[in-house]
Formats: sequence, structure tokens, C-alpha cells
Amino acid sequence: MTIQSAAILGRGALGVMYGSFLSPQLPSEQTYFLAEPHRVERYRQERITVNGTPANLCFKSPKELNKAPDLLIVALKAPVLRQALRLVKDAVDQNTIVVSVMNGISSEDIIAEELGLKKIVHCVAQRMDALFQNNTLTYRTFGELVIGLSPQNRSQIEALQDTVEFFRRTQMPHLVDSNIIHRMWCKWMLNVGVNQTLSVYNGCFEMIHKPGEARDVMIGAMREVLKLSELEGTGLTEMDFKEYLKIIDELNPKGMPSMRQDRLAKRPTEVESFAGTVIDKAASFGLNVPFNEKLYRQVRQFEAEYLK
Ligand SMILES: NC(=O)C1=CN([C@@H]2O[C@H](COP(=O)(O)OP(=O)(O)OC[C@H]3O[C@@H](n4cnc5c(N)ncnc54)[C@H](OP(=O)(O)O)[C@@H]3O)[C@@H](O)[C@H]2O)C=CC1
Ligand SMILES: CC(C)(CO)C(=O)C(=O)O
Repeated sequence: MTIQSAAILGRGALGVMYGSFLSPQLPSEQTYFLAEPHRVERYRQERITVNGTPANLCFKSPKELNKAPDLLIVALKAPVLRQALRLVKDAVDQNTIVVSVMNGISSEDIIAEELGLKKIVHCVAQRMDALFQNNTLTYRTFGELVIGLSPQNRSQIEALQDTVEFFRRTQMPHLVDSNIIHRMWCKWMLNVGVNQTLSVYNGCFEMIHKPGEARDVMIGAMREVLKLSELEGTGLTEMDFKEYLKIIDELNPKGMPSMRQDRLAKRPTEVESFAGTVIDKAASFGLNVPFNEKLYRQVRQFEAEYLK
């Protein structure tokens, strides 16, 4: 199948970054944001800029589609994922290929469960520094999408090939990884460290670039994921740790992770996908994860101050 239409779920930092990138590459209205009618109505009133330039984006509700999208890009935050999927379930069909750019290691399973779709290509969105505030998207680095098939999805080779062909045609920066679960754990290790630490310490990337308490906490939390990986057999090594620390050190010093953007916007965070999951998995192995336990409590505490 040649992918000719792309729907995006989630009009935030990554959704707008990919939506504004793909819109000029596909025929008019074949790149669109999919959402329930009240959101679409609001989105049509709002003006969005991308690195200072007004973006020309298209929005559609499920009832406005005459055909299911060939590709669905999921760019939501974890706390709203299930609810948002349920609202657009009828808009997709068994031919729709799904790529989730979400952080964490479980969005693909939740999507498969909620939408009942089989063509799921696992994905890791990395190296970008997208910041979305007041309908203004800025980024210095676009990053790349790493895609692959999980062991359970190996039979979906055609979906992977179609996605690669689409990414080549649209010049989307991408890589194919034959061990995508390992890659997801690498990115998860990064997010468990950097996202949680900078939301708790309320800082930009420059804060964890320099030696000090925040960097030590970030490294402590990442090392707990490394230990967990040994126990789960997902293959993280000291070399992966060093490679992902280097990625962190190259992030725009003035940028900030999505989880700190949540704190500033007073939104529920993805802490359950990070420390929450680390703590649950660690308990099943009898592993102590003090850095993640403390970060979990601290995130829950600041969330409690604005989520009543
Ligand atoms: N930001 C980054 O640099 C990176 C983020 N990620 C990951 O990508 C994912 C998305 O992150 P990000 O783009 O930052 O998230 P944002 O919070 O910026 O965007 C998510 C969007 O989802 C929309 N939304 C909320 N509820 C619903 C709903 N029920 N239906 C449809 N849309 C809804 C919100 O729009 P509204 O409420 O206005 O309608 C919001 O703007 C996360 O998992 C994140 O961890 C990964 C790599 C980098
Ligand atoms: C840390 C970062 C920016 C890496 O791309 C990220 O994944 C996030 O903000 O959620």
C-alpha cells in the first residue's frame, strides 16, 4: 500500500512538528489532525506558528472523513491516550498503519488494545527539542524517528516497508532498528532521567548539562533503568548509557523536556509511564529504585498542587 494520507492525533509539540513537516509533502488536506468535533472547532479558530512562521494545518473530526487514514501518527500524552483513542476509534480501519511517537514503553500495546489494529510499527522519537507554548512551536533540532517491528509484530513487515517508503518520499528523517524494543528502552532510560529531573528541579537542559545535584539525580534514575534492563533482558549496556547521556548533553541548553512543559501548563504528567513503571517492574524483581521512588513522590506532590 502507498501511504497517501496521514492523520495525527495530538496537536501539541510533536504533533505540530510532524504535521507542519508533512503538510506540504502530501496533497491538500491529506495531512490532518484528527480529533473530536469540539476540539476541531477550537483548533480552527487558533493560529499556530512554527519557528516564527504561521502554519497552515488541517483539522478533521471522524464524521468529516470519507476514508480511513492510511497512516495514524499518535502524538498524545500518556494520561489522555485511552480516552482520546476511544473518541476516534471509528475513524480508522484494519488498513491503517499506526506509528506512535510517544515516550515510554507501552503506548503501542495500549493503542493495539483500544483500536484493535494490527499494523503497528513501533517507533522512538529522539534527539528533538520541541517546545510548544501558547500555540507557538519552536525547535532547534528536528530529530529522527527510529522504527521497527516488535517480536510480536514481525509479521507486519509490509506495514514497516510502507512506512519506510512513506518516510523516504516525504524526507522524514528516520532509521530502521532491528531491535526496536532495545531502542525503546534506551529512550525510556533517557526520559526517566531527564524528563523527571527537570520537571522536579524546574529547569532547562542546561541545568543537567553541568555537574551538580540535578545531574546526579538524573544519572541515578537512568542507572536504575539500566539495572532493570539486565533483569528483564532488554539488552541495555553501559555503552547505551553513554550514548544516551551524550544525546542529553547535545540537547539545546535553553530547551526543556515535555514533562516540564506539562508542569508549567499545569497538565497531568507522564510520571506513571516513567517512575511509576520503573517502580512496578522493580518490585517484581525485588530491586531497590530509590531515585525513581523519590522522583515519583516529588512529581505527584507538584501535580497535587495544581490538579485538584
Ligand atoms: N515534546 C518533545 O520534545 C517530545 C515529546 N515526546 C513524547 O511525545 C508525546 C507527545 O508529547 P508532546 O507533543 O510534547 O505533547 P503535548 O502535550 O504538547 O501535546 C499533546 C496534545 O494532545 C492534545 N489532546 C489532549 N487530549 C486530547 C484528546 N482527548 N483528543 C485529542 N487530542 C488531545 C492536547 O491538545 P489540546 O488539549 O490543546 O486539545 C495536546 O496539545 C509524549 O508521549 C511525549 O513524552 C517525545 C519526544 C520529544
Ligand atoms: C528529552 C526529549 C526532548 C528528547 O527528545 C524528550 O523526549 C521529551 O521532552 O519528552
